[in-house]
Amino acid sequence: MSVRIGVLALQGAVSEHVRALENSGAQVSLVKDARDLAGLSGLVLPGGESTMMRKLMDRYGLFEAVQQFAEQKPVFGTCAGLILMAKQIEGRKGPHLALLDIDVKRNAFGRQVDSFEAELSIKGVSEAYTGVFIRAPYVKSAGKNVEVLATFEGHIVACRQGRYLACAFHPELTDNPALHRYFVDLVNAYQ
Ligand SMILES: NC(=O)CC[C@H](N)C(=O)O
Repeated sequence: MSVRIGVLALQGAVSEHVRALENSGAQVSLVKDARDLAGLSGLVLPGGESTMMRKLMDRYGLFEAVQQFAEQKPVFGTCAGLILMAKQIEGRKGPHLALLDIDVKRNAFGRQVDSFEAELSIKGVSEAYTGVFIRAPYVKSAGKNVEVLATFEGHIVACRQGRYLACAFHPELTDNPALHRYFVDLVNAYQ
C-alpha cells in the first residue's frame, strides 16, 4: 500500500501538488479541517501567502492540529509553506508553526523581480532542477541541525531537518518530479 499524504488546501497552489505527489506514487487527500489529518502519513504546506494561510489555519482549527501532526509526521513546506515552518521570520514578532530552525526573509529577491526561474543543484535530489521562484523567501541562516540542500546566489533555498523539508521555490510548477519523490521517500522512511 502506498502512503497517503495530505495537501493543505486553504489557499494557494494545491492541485499541482496533488498531481505531483500522485505521480510520485502517493495517495493524496486535501486537508481543509483538522479531521482531514486523520490517517495521513505526511503533509504538504503549499505556496500562497503565508499571513493569509495562517489566518485560515486559525479559522479552520488547523493551526494546533498541524503542529501536533508535525510532532510525529513529515511535513514539506514550499514557499509560503517554508515561511509557515520557520522558527524566525524577519520583521515579524513571532513565528507560525516554528518547526524548522531557520530564519527567513519574505519576498527576499526584491520587488522588481516578482518571479524568475533558476537552475539549481539540490543535494540528494537532482543536479539540474529548475526552481520557479514567485515572490519567494530565502533562508538567512539555519541552525546546525538543518541540512542545506540547495543555495541560489549564496542564499539557502532548500533545506531539511529530519522529517521536515522546505524549499523557497515552487516544485509543483516544474515537470521534474524529483523533489516530490524525495518527500514521498522521506514519508515512507518515517512510516
Ligand atoms: N509564492 C509564495 O508562496 C510567496 C510567499 C509570499 N510572498 C509570502 O510571504 O507568504
